Amino acid sequence: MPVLNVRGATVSYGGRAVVRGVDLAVEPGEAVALMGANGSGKSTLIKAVAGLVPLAGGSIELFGAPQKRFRAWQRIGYVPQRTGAASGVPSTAAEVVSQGRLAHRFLGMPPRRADREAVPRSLAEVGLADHAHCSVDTLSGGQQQRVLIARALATDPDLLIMDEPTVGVDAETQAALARVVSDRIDAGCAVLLVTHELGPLTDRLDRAVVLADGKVVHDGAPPRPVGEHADPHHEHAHPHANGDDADEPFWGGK
Ligand SMILES: Nc1ncnc2c1ncn2[C@@H]1O[C@H](COP(=O)(O)OP(=O)(O)OP(=O)(O)O)[C@@H](O)[C@H]1O
Repeated sequence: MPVLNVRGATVSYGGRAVVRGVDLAVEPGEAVALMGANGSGKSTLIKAVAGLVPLAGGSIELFGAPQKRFRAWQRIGYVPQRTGAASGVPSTAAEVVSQGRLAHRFLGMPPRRADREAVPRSLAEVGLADHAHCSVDTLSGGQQQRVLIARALATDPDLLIMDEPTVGVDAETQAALARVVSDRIDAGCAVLLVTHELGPLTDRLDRAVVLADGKVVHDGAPPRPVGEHADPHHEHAHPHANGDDADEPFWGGK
């Protein structure tokens, strides 16, 4: 049974369909890249999977349950496209990461030991153990992105959905993140990764699904990196990156 099964999904904004009849299945433990040009509908599709935008047509099943009846949201870790982790309300990195445990907790109950332990462990995984008590609005853009990744890891998900998680993150830190995600794949977690480039996770990807103008135009072997992009140290200006927030190159995680 797939952990995610999208059938004929259509999503419209103001009457304009930007995701048009997409089929996408992810099996347990499978790692799938979702690729395509800017505006091809990648983020919109995974927002629909996360229940953040409604479907205009088609269906989504999560772990075998129709999305409307699905309740086990703690099984899904979601890293949204870069917006910064700072919400305007001052929160520490640990507070943001602890949000990742909310779906595990019974309403009104204090955090249990597993909830408390997940927070420092996840911050350590992304190399921010020393920043737990820093207000996120004092962190760099790349560090804020890592806080969002830690929040998703803290859920101990069976499906990790990440929307361009390493934009604005330097190459060495990207490699460290790839190791963290690889460990989760080894442990049986499925991954759906929106990306423009196959970076250090390339070898772990089972499939790539490519969207063009809201439709699937490829579902199969990941494309091999070619030319300059094959060089992990190539200079690259990404449309979402501000260019000012490459992090310190050392990742203190495992
Ligand atoms: N909230 C919104 N309201 C109206 N239109 C939107 C909204 N969000 C996205 N769109 C439009 O939907 C289309 C698909 O956008 P989407 O963000 O899903 O693409 P994407 O493939 O993720 O692009 P990118 O690679 O730039 O992140 C684009 O034309 C975009 O302008």
